[in-house]
Amino acid sequence: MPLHIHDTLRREKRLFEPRNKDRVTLYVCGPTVYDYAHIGNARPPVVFDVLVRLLRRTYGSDHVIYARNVTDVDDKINQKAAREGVPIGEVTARYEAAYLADMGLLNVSPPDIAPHVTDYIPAIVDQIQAIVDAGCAYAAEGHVLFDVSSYKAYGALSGRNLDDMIAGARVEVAPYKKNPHDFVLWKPSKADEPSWPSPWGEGRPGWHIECSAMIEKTLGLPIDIHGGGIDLVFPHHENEIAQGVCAHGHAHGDQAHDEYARYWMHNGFLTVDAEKMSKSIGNVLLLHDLVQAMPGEVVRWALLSAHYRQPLDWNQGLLDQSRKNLDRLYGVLRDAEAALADFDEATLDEAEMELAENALDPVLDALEDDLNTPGAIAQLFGLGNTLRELLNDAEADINDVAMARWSLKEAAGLLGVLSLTPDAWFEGGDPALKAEVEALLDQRASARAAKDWPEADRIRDRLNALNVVVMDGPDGPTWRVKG
Ligand SMILES: Nc1ncnc2c1ncn2[C@@H]1O[C@H](COP(=O)(O)OP(=O)(O)OP(=O)(O)O)[C@@H](O)[C@H]1O
Ligand SMILES: [Zn+2]
Repeated sequence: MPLHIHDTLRREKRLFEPRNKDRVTLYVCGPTVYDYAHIGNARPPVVFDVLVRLLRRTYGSDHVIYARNVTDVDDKINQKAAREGVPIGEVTARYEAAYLADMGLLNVSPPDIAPHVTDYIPAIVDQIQAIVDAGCAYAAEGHVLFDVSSYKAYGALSGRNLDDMIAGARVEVAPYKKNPHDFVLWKPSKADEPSWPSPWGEGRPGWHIECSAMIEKTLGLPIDIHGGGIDLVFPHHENEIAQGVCAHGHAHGDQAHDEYARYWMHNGFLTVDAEKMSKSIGNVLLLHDLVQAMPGEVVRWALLSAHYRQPLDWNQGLLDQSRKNLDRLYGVLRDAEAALADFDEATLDEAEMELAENALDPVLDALEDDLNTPGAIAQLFGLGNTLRELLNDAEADINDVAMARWSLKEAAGLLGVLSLTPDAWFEGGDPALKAEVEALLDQRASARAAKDWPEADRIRDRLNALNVVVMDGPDGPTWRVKG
């Protein structure tokens, strides 16, 4: 089944047809780097990482261009830098580095392009100028504002009607705005705030314009897929479309939004007790803390366990179940590794490789159905079960075992899981556990050397409680978690 995706703009599942199969383009709104990301913020990059893996498999790795921006100009960044008394670049570098390291632990591959706002100010100024020239924006008191009444299809993405919005507006309106929903493209900076020159004075760009300008500059219009969290539909993505379309003088076209992005995908919220995880509510768990405490694959698995458009409730049970599922599949892989120790996968012939490829179809079918990751996970278990049955069958052909292992690992690669060796998973998949076990083994060695048997027994009990089996060998002890 070819890929179908739910398009937020058309409100239906549609066959995905890229504009150019040799250059499939995808843009996802990335982090504002002023603090550690919470686990809700990690949902979009993980979900779209699976989409990119699928696109690369379909169109070829070099034919997919994925851009995820870094917002390094923002009032929250300014506030943080001012509080710490450091330049904004110090704050943004710190949190971007942490973000990328944490994404790495989640097996999120880096995007092909990671545009930073501070590197694209001239492109942003050019796009604002084009919008002004098209009659869709106006300058007032050092600001440049987008005139929402100038864009005929404003509201198409979010399903809002501008007249209703105006009637319902209760926001306090800045005096320089013609219409309460006009939004900022450029704003003046105070003396202590970062600023860049522009035809409208020293200042900085608004948030929405950065994405439309960087999309045009890095990927070119229209892009194939634009993604982000559901909270970005309005106003951020609505405004991006208005800017991108109007910069090219097409404000009056009915279908002009097609000239900006051809498919819109939005992930649902990660929730805690049915409430959005959000800094403003204060119910956040930091991704950075979580990936210190457990293997990134556990977090990734949990994030993919629900369909991306559905809410995902985050709780300890979800994490425990994710770990159990991974333990089970790594357990199968460990046994397969032992069975295939003397087998060279390269000896599988073409017909066998084709069969192994075909076994992936149910996983691909699930992912191609609007990125149905829970369905794909169920099929991954099917592949795990097939391999387990072959391992249990003394009569099984070793080539069949090798094919089944290949299919399981290949399918897992599409989801970005089972990326470790079974040994690394059972011993070191959990950095905190690894540190604790190794410390206990050191203490055990000292206790034994000192013939302190009660202490040695206490340590053994502690290792048991951690569900760890220790194997004493000639090169010292090795250990694994009981599978
Ligand atoms: N609870 C959530 N579940 C899923 N995605 C989320 C959640 N919270 C934020 N996002 C997504 O994370 C990305 C970054 O969002 P944003 O910059 O608004 O983060 P934030 O200001 O830290 O969020 P918040 O104020 O909600 O804590 C966006 O794509 C947004 O849609
Ligand atoms: Zn954006």
